[in-house]
Amino acid sequence: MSVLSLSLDGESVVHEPPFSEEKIFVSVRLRPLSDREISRNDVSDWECINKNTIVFKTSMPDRSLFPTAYTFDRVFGSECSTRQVYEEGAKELILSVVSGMNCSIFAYGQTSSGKTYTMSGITQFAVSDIYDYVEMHKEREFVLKFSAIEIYNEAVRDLLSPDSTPLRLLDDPERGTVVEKLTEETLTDSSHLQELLSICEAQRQIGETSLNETSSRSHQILRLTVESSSRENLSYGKCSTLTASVNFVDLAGSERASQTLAAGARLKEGSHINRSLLTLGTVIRKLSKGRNGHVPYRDSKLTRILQNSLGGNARTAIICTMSPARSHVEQSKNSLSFASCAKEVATNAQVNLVMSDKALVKQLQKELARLENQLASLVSTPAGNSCVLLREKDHVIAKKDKEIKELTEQLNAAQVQLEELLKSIGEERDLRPDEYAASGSFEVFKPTPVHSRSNTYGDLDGHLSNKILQLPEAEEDAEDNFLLDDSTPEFLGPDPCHGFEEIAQRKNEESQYNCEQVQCTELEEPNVKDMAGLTITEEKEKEAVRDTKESLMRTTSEEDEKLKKMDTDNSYQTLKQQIQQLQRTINQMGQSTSSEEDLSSSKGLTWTRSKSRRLVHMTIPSDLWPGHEEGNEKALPAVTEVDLPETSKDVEEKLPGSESNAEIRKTGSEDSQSPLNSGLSEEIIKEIDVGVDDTGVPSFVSGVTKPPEFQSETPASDILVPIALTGTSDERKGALSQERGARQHHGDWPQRFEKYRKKIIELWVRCNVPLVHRSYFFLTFKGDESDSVYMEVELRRLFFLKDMVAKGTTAMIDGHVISSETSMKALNRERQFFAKQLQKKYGEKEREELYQKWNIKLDSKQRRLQLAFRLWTETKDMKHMKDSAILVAKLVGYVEPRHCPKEFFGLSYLTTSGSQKSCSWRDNVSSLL
Ligand SMILES: Nc1ncnc2c1ncn2[C@@H]1O[C@H](COP(=O)(O)OP(=O)(O)OP(=O)(O)O)[C@@H](O)[C@H]1O
Repeated sequence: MSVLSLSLDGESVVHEPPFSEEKIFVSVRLRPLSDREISRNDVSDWECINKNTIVFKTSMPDRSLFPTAYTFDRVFGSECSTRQVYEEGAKELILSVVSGMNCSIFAYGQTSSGKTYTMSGITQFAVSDIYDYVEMHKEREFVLKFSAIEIYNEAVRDLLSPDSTPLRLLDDPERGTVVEKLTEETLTDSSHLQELLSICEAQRQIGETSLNETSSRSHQILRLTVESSSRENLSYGKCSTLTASVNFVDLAGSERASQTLAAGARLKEGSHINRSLLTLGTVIRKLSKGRNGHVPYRDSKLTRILQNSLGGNARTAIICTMSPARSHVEQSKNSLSFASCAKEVATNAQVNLVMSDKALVKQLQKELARLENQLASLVSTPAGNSCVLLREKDHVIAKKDKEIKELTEQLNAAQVQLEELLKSIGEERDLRPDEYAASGSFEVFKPTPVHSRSNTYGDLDGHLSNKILQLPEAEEDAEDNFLLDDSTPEFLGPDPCHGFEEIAQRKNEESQYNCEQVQCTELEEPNVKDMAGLTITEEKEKEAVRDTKESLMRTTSEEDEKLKKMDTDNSYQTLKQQIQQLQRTINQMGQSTSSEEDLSSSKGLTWTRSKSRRLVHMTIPSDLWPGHEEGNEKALPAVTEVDLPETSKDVEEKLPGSESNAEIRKTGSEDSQSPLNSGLSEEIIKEIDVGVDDTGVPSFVSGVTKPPEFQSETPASDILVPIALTGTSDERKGALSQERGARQHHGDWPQRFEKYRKKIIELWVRCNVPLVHRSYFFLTFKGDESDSVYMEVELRRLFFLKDMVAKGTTAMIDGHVISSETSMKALNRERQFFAKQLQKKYGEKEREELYQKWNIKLDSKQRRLQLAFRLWTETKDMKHMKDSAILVAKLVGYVEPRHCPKEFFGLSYLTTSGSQKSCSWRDNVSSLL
């Protein structure tokens, strides 16, 4: 790396890449004993044993402790000529000046040790060689300049000037300290230099003579500056010049001032002389230890002027001259010590290139281009790598973006599918709540496709329901542990009132729709012989057996999953088709019943047709009802009550044109009487009147094995009594008042209602009717005369069930076989579920209070199971159906209304039947359907 410095004359000096650090070349020259020394019988104690080592030889015992051997770059014995000293210790270094490097050669030693003798010869040889070099290098143009100074008493004197006025030292930024107004002679040839040297010698001799006859007290510095310019100058241009100086330094004697024994002016002289020498020694010593710290160059004129030669931009050599005389041994050893220290000093010489402005511009342009290329190279490599990396990163980012986009699309698609699936499931659950109900007792509301086992009580193990509702899995035979747990869990559920109205309305809509489905299926079976839409034939019984087997086989979880998946996937379309089919069936029903108009109207029925038809329907879970022993509980299918929508105007227009706008559609061939006025009703009433004992258990249940005659004689179509009620309570009351007129032996309805209800409860227990159905019915019908028909229908069905159980026949509902075992299990699960929920949600103390409040005896399973009935019975005092529903739900374990099956909500609404809210609800349901 080049270093540019500007000179005062406008030229620029460029320092080319330096040499590596170079130690001062130190050599020792041992002169021979002088004649004077010999005359004093002085002896030589020093011997140069080789080119590098000088040893002290002495027999003096007090000198034995001194070092005896000194090694330097070169040692010259007394036999060595000055030429040899030059050649081997100075030439190569001095000739560096022609290459643009500064160089200095010092002669250091005590007085009369041969400094001047040696330096004079070296200077001559060097000048000669330099000129020889110049002569040998004609391609270059050399300019040699010569100057000479003397430093005496720290005063600088120009030896080429007759003026002895001390010269000042100036600090030049390029060349360092320079001597102001120093004469610098340009040499014309070697003889010119010889002439100048003679002048300098003369000047010095003059000074020395005036000061000291025997010893030089001054420091002499001869400087030869060599400027060379390449004539072709291939490297730096024509105007570039190498410039360097070589200093020939003949130092004053190094002996101490004290040794001079001087005083006064001589002492001052010695001090000044030694000041420069001492400073030189200090500088050398410091430099020998490295460049750290302050180097006191400026403490003396000598060191200041020769600063570059002492550890700077110069090649330096020191020739220590020494006298071999024993009398000078101390000074000799001091000189050797100095020399030893000096050889540790390193310098850093550089080629000094002086350039003109033009050359400098060219050089700078060249250097700039080189640096730009280097920079471009440096930048291009990482930049190229960066570009590659950036492209790779961009590629990765683009790839990731694409993946994110794809994943986002997949996520969106999955979300859509999930929503659709949830919607589908929700629709299916809404449309087929029995599959998702917590209890199998709710299955009766399911619009079941053929062979769908979920319509049977065997589905009451209902893992699907449990999954959805997160209900505990009830164990079949956990009855013994019923409510025996001492734990007192707390109710921590959310506000059960939240979202109640909406859920309730939706649930009732579902109920209505599901009942339509059941009704539809029943009407499609023309040869029914049961009273509740059952079709029981020999062929059907065989089929039922097969279906039972199939149903049992399908109880495996794997099959369940498949079926549920299929159901889930096809539920919507299936149900949609079923709805359409239902509508068609309803229309057909309307048409078929038109022919019976006269029959119905002839019976004096005053039922009015409203926008909705109320249908009471009961499906029977099984025809395998085992005996009637106490405790042998069998499940009984539930009863649904729905509001059917108006079929269509066309259908209504085709209805009988009687004044009555209501009808009782009765497809039986025997009676076309109203339910309350039919023979069946009479039979039932008789049974009730006779059978009910004080305990509330009808005697015929336990004593009469023969089922009522109506069950075996009356076709199922007769038993199935779809009843259309008016949409308003006034219409219903009007119709019922006419009905009451026709019912001569049922004038005291409240009393009979109680009897009916007791009988129904008894039959519920006997037939193991699901609890929900019991509660539903119990809460729905509370003694209103308009409910009489429903009471009778319920009794008909219960008698039928009891009869079927006694016969041991197979019951089939909607094409599905119902087994008693599965029904019984369903009932047990229902009980356990209610019990666990009740136990879980209520603390023991709270349960006890509830039991006491509702007179629930825990020693009876049946009584415990009456808990819900009692509660619902009492809810009639509640003004708000929501509170009623919530209380019911809590009691039976459904803490959150959203977990309540639709029955609870339906019950709640029905308990407020006739209220404005109830009517609104029904209207809403009708509008939705
Ligand atoms: N190597 C040598 N061979 C023969 N004579 C020498 C040699 N060195 C020095 N002399 C002689 O010794 C004398 C003193 O030498 P010189 O003057 O060079 O000493 P100096 O160190 O320069 O003394 P000063 O410090 O007083 O100048 C001279 O007469 C010189 O000729």
